Amino acid sequence: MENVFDYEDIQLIPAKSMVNSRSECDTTVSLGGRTFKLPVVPANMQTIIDEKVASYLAENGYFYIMHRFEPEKRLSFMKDMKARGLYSSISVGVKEEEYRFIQQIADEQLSPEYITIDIAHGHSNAVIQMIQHIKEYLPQSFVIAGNVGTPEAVRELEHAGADATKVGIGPGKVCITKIKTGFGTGGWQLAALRWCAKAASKPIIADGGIRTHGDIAKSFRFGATMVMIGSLFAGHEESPGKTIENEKDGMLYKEYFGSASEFQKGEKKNVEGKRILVEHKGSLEDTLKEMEQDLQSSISYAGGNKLEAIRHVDYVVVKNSIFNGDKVY
Ligand SMILES: NC(=O)C1=CN([C@@H]2O[C@H](COP(=O)(O)OP(=O)(O)OC[C@H]3O[C@@H](n4cnc5c(N)ncnc54)[C@H](OP(=O)(O)O)[C@@H]3O)[C@@H](O)[C@H]2O)C=CC1
Ligand SMILES: Nc1nc2c(ncn2[C@@H]2O[C@H](COP(=O)(O)O)[C@@H](O)[C@H]2O)c(=O)[nH]1
Repeated sequence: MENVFDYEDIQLIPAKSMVNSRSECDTTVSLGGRTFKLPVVPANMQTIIDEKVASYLAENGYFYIMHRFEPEKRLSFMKDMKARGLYSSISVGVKEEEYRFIQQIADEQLSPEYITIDIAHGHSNAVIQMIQHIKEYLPQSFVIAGNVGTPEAVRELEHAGADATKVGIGPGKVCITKIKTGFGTGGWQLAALRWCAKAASKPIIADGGIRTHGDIAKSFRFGATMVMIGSLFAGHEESPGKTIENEKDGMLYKEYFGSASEFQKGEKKNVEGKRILVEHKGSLEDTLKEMEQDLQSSISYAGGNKLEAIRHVDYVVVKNSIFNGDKVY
């Protein structure tokens, strides 16, 4: 791969506006037969989403993916969402018990609308077999498979039956995969997204490395249909991470830890994630509104009134930096 770049290395080039107000610009996106207000989904991590946040997002027209780290709660979560007329979107892993879980969901006729297979190295037979298992028992569910970082992986998972793939190995804010293993798309996530999108025939979810709202538009330009974001959603009052007060200045912080961190796993085995504190930043609703306004503005700069306009804008590469603004460790 040559000419790699990341979010901070790209600027999109404005085109003549066709709207009189940014409020005319439509940020909605379709995925799996539903339309959502934004092409954004909070990361399926335990410090980012819980049942309450998931319900809020579903009720208000946003996409969500529930995490898989409290497996005992998943059935009741789906039943509750169904009882309230809301869609279900859950995550699974690839271990033996997850196969039984899929069968159980099918036996109870719960059929969640979205199932995300969430493992670190998604280009694997383990994921291919799980896609096939889900498609056999729950053919109506929309399957998102990941994470991957190459066109070969996107093609193989699509061929196995995935309805969408999730791209991003190691660009996350609390990720240390790039440092511990030397592998991944950290530092060139946006170029990896473009590379994968060229091979994809189904939607791609760009996962990790989003640091500003402008990065959402950039992801869309380089082929994403949806963008998964952790760190920008970690600091809200509704975020499930612990709230921590700094004793010296009284400033409030929220904890944000990696799904492969010692904090998540409860042991120091194959750790590829860390824990950080992010500044408390008010309500989720405010951030979602601001994201919508910023994206409406992006669409207007792209010279259109729908998200699709962003796909066709020109861009320049302005510099390169391997850590995308993050501290190394
Ligand atoms: N997007 C990213 O860059 C990354 C995300 N994560 C997140 O951390 C969480 C935990 O992920 P994960 O450890 O995969 O989940 P699990 O602990 O559930 O592992 C899933 C399965 O995949 C195996 N496995 C894990 N890593 C690899 C690998 N590199 N090569 C081959 N097999 C592997 C595991 O076996 P065994 O443990 O015995 O190897 C296990 O059988 C997930 O939410 C994931 O999304 C983690 C790292 C990177
Ligand atoms: N390498 C690791 N990646 C992780 C871990 N936990 C989550 N993640 C990935 O990060 C994104 C969120 O990225 P952000 O830049 O928006 O904060 C998340 O969706 C996962 O794909 C981990 O422990 N290690």
